[in-house]
Amino acid sequence: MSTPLPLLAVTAGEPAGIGPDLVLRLPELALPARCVVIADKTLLQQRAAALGLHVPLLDYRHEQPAPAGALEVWHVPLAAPCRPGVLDAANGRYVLATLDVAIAGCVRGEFAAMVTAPVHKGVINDAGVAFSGHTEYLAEHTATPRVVMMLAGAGMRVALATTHLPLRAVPDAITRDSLGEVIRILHADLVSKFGIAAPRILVAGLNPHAGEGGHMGREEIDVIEPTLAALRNEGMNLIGPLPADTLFNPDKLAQGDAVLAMYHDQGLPVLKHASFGAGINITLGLPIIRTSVDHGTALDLAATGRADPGSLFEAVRLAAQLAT
Ligand SMILES: NC(=O)c1ccc[n+]([C@@H]2O[C@H](COP(=O)([O-])OP(=O)(O)OC[C@H]3O[C@@H](n4cnc5c(N)ncnc54)[C@H](O)[C@@H]3O)[C@@H](O)[C@H]2O)c1
Ligand SMILES: N[C@H](C(=O)O)[C@H](O)COP(=O)(O)O
Repeated sequence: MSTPLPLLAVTAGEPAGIGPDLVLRLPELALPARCVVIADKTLLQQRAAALGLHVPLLDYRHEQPAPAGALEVWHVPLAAPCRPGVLDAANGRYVLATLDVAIAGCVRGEFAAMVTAPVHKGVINDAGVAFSGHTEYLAEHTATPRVVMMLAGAGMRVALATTHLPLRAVPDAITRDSLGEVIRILHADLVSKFGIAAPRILVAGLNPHAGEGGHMGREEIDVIEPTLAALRNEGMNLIGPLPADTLFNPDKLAQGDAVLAMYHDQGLPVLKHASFGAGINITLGLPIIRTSVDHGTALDLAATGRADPGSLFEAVRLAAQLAT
C-alpha cells in the first residue's frame, strides 16, 4: 500500500488578488501533496470561468480525496461579492477566517501544514483589524512568543531579524534578547527542518559598512557583536556582523548556509531580484508548518491569466517535504 500524501491547507488569500487564480492551477501538476483550498467556492467558480479553466471543485471530505485534476475546497463565505482587482474592506475578515480554518486544522493535526497565497495587509487594517502579516498573525494565533521570517530561492536563504515594522522602529527592535532569540530559532530550524548539522549563519550589520568601527552607528558594537559572541560560546557558527552591501556577493554567500538580515528591505530585495516567482517564504519557530509565496496580491493581474503560479507550487513542494 502506498503512503498517503500529506494533507495541506492552502489559503487562497485576498479575493481580489491573484490568490484565487493561483490555487486553481494546483491540479495541473502532480504535486507531492493533497491540497485543500480554503476559500469561497463561488469566488473560485467565478474566477475559473473568467480564466477559462475547467477545474471541478469538490467539497472537502477528509475520508474522500478528490480524483486527479479536481480541486478540494473548504468553503468559507465571502462577506461581499468580489470584483477582480478591486479591494473591499468588507472582505477583510473573510481573509482572516480562511487563515483561522487552516491554523485550527494544523493545530488539531488534521492538516500536516498550511500554505498561504498572498493577502493584502492594508485592506485587512481598513476592515478594522490590526494586521501586519501572516508571520505575526500566526505567532499570535499559535501563542508563539517569537517566530522568524525566512525566504528561500536561487540557492539563498534569507532570514530577518525584524519583520513588518516601520524603518524608524527597527533599531529599537533589535536588542540582545530579541536578536539572540531570532538566531536560536534560525539555527534550530536550519538543523531540524533543513537537515544542516552545523549551520553557518552570515549576520548582517545594521548600519552602512557595519558601523565602520562605531563611526556610523553603534548597534554593531553594543548589540550585535556581544550577541554573536555569546552564541558562539554555545557552539554556533556565526559570521559577522558583515557589511550588508557586500554580504550578498557570491563568494561571501558561499561561506554560509543562511543570511540573517536586520530588516525586511535589507534582505528581501536581493532575494527577490534573484528568484522572484520561484521563491518561498517560510515561518520558522512555529509549532506548525507554514510556507507561502514570495510575491504579493498583484491586483493588476487578477483574472488575467498572467499570474505565475511557480512560487505557490514551490511553497506546496516545500510544505510537503517538511511535513514528511
Ligand atoms: N505572502 C503574502 O501575503 C504577501 C507577500 C508580499 C506582499 N504582500 C502584499 O501584497 C500587496 C501588494 O504588494 P506589492 O504590490 O508590493 O507586490 P506584488 O508582489 O503584489 O506585485 C509586485 C509586482 O510583481 C508582479 N507579480 C506579483 N506576483 C506575480 C506573479 N505570481 N506572477 C506574475 N507577476 C507577479 C505584480 O504584477 C507587480 O507588478 C501588499 O499589500 C503586500 O503587503 C503579501
Ligand atoms: N514580507 C513578505 C514578502 O515581502 O514577501 C510578505 O509581506 C509576506 O509576509 P507574511 O508571510 O508575514 O504575510
